Parts: sequence; C-alpha cells; structure tokens
Amino acid sequence: MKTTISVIKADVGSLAGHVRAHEALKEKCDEILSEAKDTGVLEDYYITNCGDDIDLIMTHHRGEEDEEVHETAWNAFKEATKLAREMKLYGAGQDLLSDTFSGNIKGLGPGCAEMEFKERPSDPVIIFCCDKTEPGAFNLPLFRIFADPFNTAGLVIDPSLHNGYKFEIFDVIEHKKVIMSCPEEMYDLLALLGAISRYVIKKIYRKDDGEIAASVSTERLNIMAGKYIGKDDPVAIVRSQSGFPAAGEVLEPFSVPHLVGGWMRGSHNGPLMPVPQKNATPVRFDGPPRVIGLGFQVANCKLIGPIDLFDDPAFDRSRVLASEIAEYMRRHGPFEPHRLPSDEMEYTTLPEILEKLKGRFEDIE
Ligand SMILES: O=C(COP(=O)(O)O)[C@@H](O)[C@H](O)[C@H](O)COP(=O)(O)O
Ligand SMILES: [Mg+2]
Ligand SMILES: [Mg+2]
Ligand SMILES: [Mg+2]
Repeated sequence: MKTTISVIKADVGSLAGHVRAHEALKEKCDEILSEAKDTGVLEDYYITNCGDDIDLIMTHHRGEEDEEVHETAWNAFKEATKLAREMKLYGAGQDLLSDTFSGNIKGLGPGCAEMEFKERPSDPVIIFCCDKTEPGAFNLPLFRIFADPFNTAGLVIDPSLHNGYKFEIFDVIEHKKVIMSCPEEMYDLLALLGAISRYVIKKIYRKDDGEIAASVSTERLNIMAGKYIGKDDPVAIVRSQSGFPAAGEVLEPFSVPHLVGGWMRGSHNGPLMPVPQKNATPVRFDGPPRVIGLGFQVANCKLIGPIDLFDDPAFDRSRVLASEIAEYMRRHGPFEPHRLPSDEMEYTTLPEILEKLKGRFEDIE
C-alpha cells in the first residue's frame, strides 16, 4: 500500500497583525484533524505554523487530490476562521477565497503540496514551511539540492544519485508546464528557474526510476484572487537519504539566505532566513521572509518526529547574514531592487496609486 503526504496550508488569522497564527487556531484545526483520524480519513498528522500560516501535515492512503482529505483541511481552516473572527484576530479567514468547498482545495486559496510513494525500509522526509514569500523561493534551494554538485556531494560520488533528477516546472502566468532533465538540460532549466515569480518547481523525480523526490505548493494567491490579499507562503516536501540527497545536503542551500520576493506588503525582495519554529515570527518590516524545516521519519503511514532542523547553532551565521542583508536592503527604502520590479507590483495595492497619477502626465515635446 502506498503512503500519501499532503501538506495543506492557509493563513486564517493572526496576531499582532500578520506575525503569528494564534495557538487556539491550531488547537481548533487539531480537533478537526483528530476526528478525521478517528474516522479513518487520515492515518496521522502534525500541525505547525510559520508566521501567520497554519501548516497541516497529513498522511493517509488515499492518494493525491483526495476529496475527503482536502475537505478535512478546508473544514479545519473554516472552523479556525470562525474562532479567529470571534477573537477579532487580524485577517480572519484571509486566505479562504470561497465560502464553499467544491471537491478540491486547489483554487480556493490555501496552498497544497502532496506526494504519494511506496515506503522504503526507512523514509526520512523534510517539510519546509515559509512565511512572507512566494513559491519561487524554493527554486534556488531545490535546484542546488537536486542538481548542483557543489551543494550535493552525492550527485558526484553516490551511484544512486549520479544519473540526476527530472524537474517539473509550472509557468504560473501562462498556466503551462514543462519537464526538464538534469544534468543534461541544466542550462535550459536555469533559464527558466531564474525567473522566480513566473517559473516555479512543482515536482522533482529521480531519473533512474521516476520515484518522487520533492513537491511544492505553487498556488499564487493574488493571481487567483486578482488582487493583493497576502503572500503565498509556500510549503515543500523533500524526501532524503538512500537514493535521495542526504538530510544535510537538503538543508545546506538554506545556509545562504538568498533573496526572495515577499516581505513587507508582498512587494519587496529580501533574504530568506532559516529559523527554528519558535522564531518563525516575521516582525522586522513584516519579515524578513522565514523558512522552517521539520524532519520526520514516515513509518507505516505515521509521522515520527519532528526534529526542528534549523534549531542548530550551525545556522546562526546564516541568520546573522540574513539580518545584515535585511539591513542593507532596507536602506533602499521604496527603490528597486528592494521594492519588486513594476510588473510584479501588479497584484499589490500600488496600481491604485499609479491610476490616480495618470492624468498628471503630459507628452514630452
Ligand atoms: O504581506 C503581508 C502579509 O502577508 P501574509 O498575510 O503573511 O500572506 C504584510 O506585509 C501586509 O501586507 C502588511 O502588514 C499590510 O497589511 P494590511 O494592513 O494591508 O492588512
Ligand atoms: Mg496574514
Ligand atoms: Mg503569511
Ligand atoms: Mg500569506
């Protein structure tokens, strides 16, 4: 029997402003997921948050896009929203774009990463959850994990990784997808992946046998909503060890806090800071963007763990560097490249301001 991991996330209210999901909301989600476990919809689950986003990490035998699993997540977020409204938490129900569930949570606001696989004798899985950024934030680290021999020693020296991986890329603007194979198509792949707001990694497969290696939530909230509601704050599932990159190779790219889109008002480039869960509280200028990494062993569809992987002094230097980059970027104030380029400001509140200025322009002689 195969095991499915579904990570479904949403921001349904927080304090103070967009900093952190209230514990009571996670407890409400726990009630709903616990019922689903009792009735056999779920085999196991773990609930966490990164900033104001609640992340439901669920295991089951029902495959991807299962209606009952998605409905369980939807009901958890709906019930948590009711509570957030009663508590007058900030942005209650923020990411829920619909009042009713219609068979699949995709397109309704929450983000969703899933994968189904036959468990190996031992299956370590790492779940990454972000706040104040977008799915393209995973492009650089996932490329480095699965295609860069300077990051992943196994690509060079382990025969079970040596043939490389296939990347499924989504064009989130044109709604198209393409599969590219590494290392032979690496330069073509990078030509796409560098455009982080448009081309995003959806899934990664081992080339030898097509085994699933990674899965990312690629939903773009503001494109779905047609206006700025909040940032996508994506999640990713990555399998590791024995034919996949080692846990240390999976974590290594996060040691360099690369620049991602998001931060204040979803409109600024800033460093992605790897933090322990207790520090997943984006406060400085609503950021800088954060990522947490939780390590599990998946055993007979149960989740053993997690270990809070960035709760490690070896990442202290990365956090100091992220703070230094944050300081440097902030000095640019409203100027690019701290502020996102104009085409990416379409789904923010800036167009309203520019509309007002339109009539002030005259032709240049
Ligand atoms: O991007 C942000 C929140 O994103 P999020 O909820 O985490 O998806 C914040 O920076 C807000 O845009 C900012 O705090 C302004 O919020 P509002 O006053 O418009 O709610
Ligand atoms: Mg929010
Ligand atoms: Mg958020
Ligand atoms: Mg958000």
